Amino acid sequence: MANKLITQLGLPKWIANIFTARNIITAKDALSLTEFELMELLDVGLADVSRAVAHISEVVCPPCQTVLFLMEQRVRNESLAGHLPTRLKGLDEALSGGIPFGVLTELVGPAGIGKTQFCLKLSLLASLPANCGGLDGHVIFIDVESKFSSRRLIEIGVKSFPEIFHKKGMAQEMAGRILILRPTSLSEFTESLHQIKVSLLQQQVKLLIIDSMAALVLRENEGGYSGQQAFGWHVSFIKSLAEFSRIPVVVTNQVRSQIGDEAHKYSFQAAQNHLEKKADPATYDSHLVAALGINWAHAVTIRLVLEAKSGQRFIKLAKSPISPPLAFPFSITSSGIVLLSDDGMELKGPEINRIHCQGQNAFLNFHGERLQ
Ligand SMILES: Nc1ncnc2c1ncn2[C@@H]1O[C@H](COP(=O)(O)OP(=O)(O)OP(=O)(O)O)[C@@H](O)[C@H]1O
Repeated sequence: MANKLITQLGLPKWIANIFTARNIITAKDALSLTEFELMELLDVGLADVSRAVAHISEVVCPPCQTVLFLMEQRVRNESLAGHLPTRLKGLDEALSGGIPFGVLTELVGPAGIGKTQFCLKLSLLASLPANCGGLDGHVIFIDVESKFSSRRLIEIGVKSFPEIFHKKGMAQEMAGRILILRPTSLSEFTESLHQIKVSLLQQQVKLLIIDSMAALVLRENEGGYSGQQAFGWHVSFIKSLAEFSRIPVVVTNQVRSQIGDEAHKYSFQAAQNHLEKKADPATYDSHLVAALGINWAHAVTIRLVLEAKSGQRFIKLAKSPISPPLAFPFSITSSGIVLLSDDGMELKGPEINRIHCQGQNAFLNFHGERLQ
């Protein structure tokens, strides 16, 4: 609005010409000066300057909106944008339908907890035909750690949607809709993102998955390069990809232990952690934090924490603009992730963001063989 040309604002021609002659080209140029500065610059009386400023302000000022209008607009956008249902009933209800379009959803948790399994299921759901509840679209899966397993994807498909996957050629068709990219460095990843932007415009891409973002940044850090800093650009770019394409973007993040130095950076946490450690050494795993830093944490709209507590896996809805923090117990079966209860347990206080990894080895050893 502020960049509108003075000549296009409907001012009387004589004063619009004076503005232009004095190099005041846009509404912003005019409104950045006081009335007295304008009088001096334009050599025009106060009454004319005031009238012109009032007129420019009126034209460029965004119209007033009522709360009702904003609410209706949001409902309209929601129906245009929508959600990708996870088919995990309790979670979908808490998320008003599933993984929202147009924003970043983060899956964070320790190694082997099930982040990739979750991503595989989402990929299937996005590629399923619409009459089977899918999005009937293509998926771009950025597989940083080469963990994508087409065998496991088909296994989840056959077990979860036998009626579709037993049709001849269907498994191939579904798998053919999922494009795998494997960047080996942050610069290759940057290149992939630019290509993706074009694909999002040209193709029927309905889901973008990055598994895992943390692995990329950690890899760069290994090379002695400050990946965290360079990564700022990527955060903004991925967020803007989600916004402009209005598709769900799901990004996995790993965990690391919060080491002493860093704990001092956030003294309130350090004090709290210290007390907890003294009180109960078994809660050591509560020092796990998301591997990607605070900038990333602010960029995500939905955060799902996958964790293990006393040998039981939980999926926690730790950040959402529409739901209170909830935890659902889950397990991983041949058909992928399943909730053991659709009634989320409400979380309070520090428990919301804590990442547990207690007794995870028990089920890792039991099932932990990774399929390629
Ligand atoms: N066919 C299967 N049946 C049951 N469980 C399985 C099957 N395949 C994998 N799993 C479970 O999935 C877990 C691995 O999950 P996944 O690869 O998603 O972990 P992740 O969170 O992505 O880990 P990382 O951070 O290392 O990438 C295994 O530990 C196992 O428990």
